[in-house]
Amino acid sequence: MEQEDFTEMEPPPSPKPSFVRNVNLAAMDEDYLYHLALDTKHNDLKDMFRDVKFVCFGGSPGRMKAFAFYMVKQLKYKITAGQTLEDISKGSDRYVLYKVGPVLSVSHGMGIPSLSILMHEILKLLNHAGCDPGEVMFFRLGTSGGLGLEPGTVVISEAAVDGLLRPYMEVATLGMVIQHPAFLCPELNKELLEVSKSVGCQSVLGKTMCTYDFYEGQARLDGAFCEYTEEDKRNFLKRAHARGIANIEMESLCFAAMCHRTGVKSAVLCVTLLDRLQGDQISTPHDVMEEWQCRPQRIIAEFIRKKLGITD
Ligand SMILES: O=P(O)(O)O[C@@H]1C[C@H](O)[C@@H](CO)O1
Ligand SMILES: O=c1cc[nH]c(=O)[nH]1
Repeated sequence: MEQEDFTEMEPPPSPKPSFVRNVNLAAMDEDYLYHLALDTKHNDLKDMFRDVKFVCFGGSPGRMKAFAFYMVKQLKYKITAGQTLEDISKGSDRYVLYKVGPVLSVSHGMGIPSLSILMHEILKLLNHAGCDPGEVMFFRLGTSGGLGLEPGTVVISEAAVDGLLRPYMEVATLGMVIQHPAFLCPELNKELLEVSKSVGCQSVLGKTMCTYDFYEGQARLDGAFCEYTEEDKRNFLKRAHARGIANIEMESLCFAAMCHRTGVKSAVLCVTLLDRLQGDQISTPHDVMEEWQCRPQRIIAEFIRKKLGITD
């Protein structure tokens, strides 16, 4: 039977921005953001984070540390003598968190469960800090496998879909399955596409398939297990491609769905490390891949500089 086509579903309207929607939070005297090693009792979160305007997420701790140092240069940010840029969450050993003026750079690990924990805690952190949810933007700067794109191309996600090509994230809560739409902001995406041209990064708009696994979830033939043929794989990826899927990764569904629930403006920019219509293994030399991984960062850095009115 032909699978139902969900990819043209109309985005539901975004709610009025709010970092949290949980009546229980107001009744709590203290809040421990356990995985960030921060809490409302011992840390003055307002003093530390009230000026945050841009929150940039990415999987790897090293990449997000490098992005923080890159932003120091891009924003001409002055580090006071004797100070260094420190991982604010170093007490947790789960995620890294750096702050460069109004920019947070935070790692989320691999996959939806890891990202989801971080999102809850970052959203609560910004709420405790008294940031204005209408003024803050979230970006995921990641890597992905492309479909029919030259490797190194940056995909700006129009929406995220799951492995069944459905544009919502399903969460099992209290024994029920709740569906959260995973659409992103078309106006912001248009602006980002323009910025990507201005910094000379090849970028496209497209839908992003988000899976729960790198191997079988992404129709690879080279995992420890594989119970389908090369033809099955090709047919699946071609069908996804024909429905507007430009790339495949592992976090966009949760990122887009949680941002959509808050009404906070957000975007997902992932560079493609290979063309999945051509193969499965990622064998590009490390230095080339390093340069590719910087592309989403360059676009967002320029976007932030523009928003802050920084010119050289
Ligand atoms: O942010 P990154 O580049 O870590 O995201 C993608 C999706 C998975 O987490 C990981 C798989 O290699 O890369
Ligand atoms: O193919 C790829 C490459 C990076 N990240 C993924 O999730 N898949």
